Amino acid sequence: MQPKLVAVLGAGAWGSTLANLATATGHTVSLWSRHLDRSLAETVEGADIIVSAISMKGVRSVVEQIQSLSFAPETIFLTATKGLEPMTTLTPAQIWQAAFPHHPIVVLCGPNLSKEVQQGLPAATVVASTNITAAEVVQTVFSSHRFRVYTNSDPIGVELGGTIKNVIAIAAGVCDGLHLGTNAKAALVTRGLTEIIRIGVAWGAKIETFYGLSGLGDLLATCNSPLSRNYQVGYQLAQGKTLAEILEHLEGTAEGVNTTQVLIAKAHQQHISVPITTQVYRLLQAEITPRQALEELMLRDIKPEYNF
Ligand SMILES: NC(=O)c1ccc[n+]([C@@H]2O[C@H](COP(=O)([O-])OP(=O)(O)OC[C@H]3O[C@@H](n4cnc5c(N)ncnc54)[C@H](O)[C@@H]3O)[C@@H](O)[C@H]2O)c1
Ligand SMILES: O=P(O)(O)OC[C@H](O)CO
Repeated sequence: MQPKLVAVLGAGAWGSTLANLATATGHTVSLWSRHLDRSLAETVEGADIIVSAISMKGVRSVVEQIQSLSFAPETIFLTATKGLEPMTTLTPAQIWQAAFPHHPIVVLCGPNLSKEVQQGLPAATVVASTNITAAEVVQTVFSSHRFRVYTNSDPIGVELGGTIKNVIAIAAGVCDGLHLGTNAKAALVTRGLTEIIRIGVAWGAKIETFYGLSGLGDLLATCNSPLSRNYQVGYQLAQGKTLAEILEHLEGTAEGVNTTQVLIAKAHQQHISVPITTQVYRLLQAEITPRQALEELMLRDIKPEYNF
């Protein structure tokens, strides 16, 4: 395969890691950040693949800045952001697709704590698109003996798995911060997966996608690692800190905080039951304490175990 020119937008923890992965496999990479002098137009010029690792809050403005530029029809847009846009409830891939309707859009999500990937520890991920040829191109660009990349044809399922698990990761941090034990954590993560599937299927994803790397895989990684910023938010809430105090000192972006708000709004509109997300939301709003959130979950009406 010909080496590809890869432009990476966003030089935070994940953008820098993806840039290093593509460089390590022999590709030419140009990295853009709003804090660097280089213009966006210069960075993306001639790129075969444009990777977005921008936080959710910046995706729309970056899309708008490059929408007027012209790209070769085969240029692939790869999005690695895990969030939902508050005003529209759109996923990042949906925003990219609306702006570039004639280009292949590929989603990259998986259990990928950037610090571990940066250290060269083994990891796996998923690249998903309705255009499988484009997903296969991205697969070859990022695959190495340390980073195993699978393709998938359910981009909305892959993207929602990676996005909604951030809310459950906040709850998992609370669970560990309160020292509730392994049984409680297993119950939370399992019922969290049920909640993710319920929402995801209502939004058009395939159930089986959530049992893969971008669903269960990313849920396990994020709910069990202090490297996860979302987990850290929950853990510190359980220690009695306010959300403002936590975010002031948090290194990087905890997308789950905003994702929780968007999910609550959308779940209410569509009458989807989201008990864990509801308690996370109330906790983030400082309406209840972590202990009260636990009581609310444990004292819900007893019922059969529906798994979605
Ligand atoms: N860090 C990880 O382990 C990891 C792994 C997989 C996916 N992700 C996802 O990747 C995304 C980025 O995460 P991160 O850890 O790199 O975050 P980060 O905070 O380290 O970096 C965010 C990047 O987005 C840019 N940005 C933010 N607002 C912007 C705006 N308005 N205009 C232009 N640029 C803007 C920042 O300058 C920075 O380059 C998130 O959606 C996250 O969920 C992160
Ligand atoms: O640090 P977090 O919580 O954003 O998690 C990072 C990645 O999403 C893990 O796959």
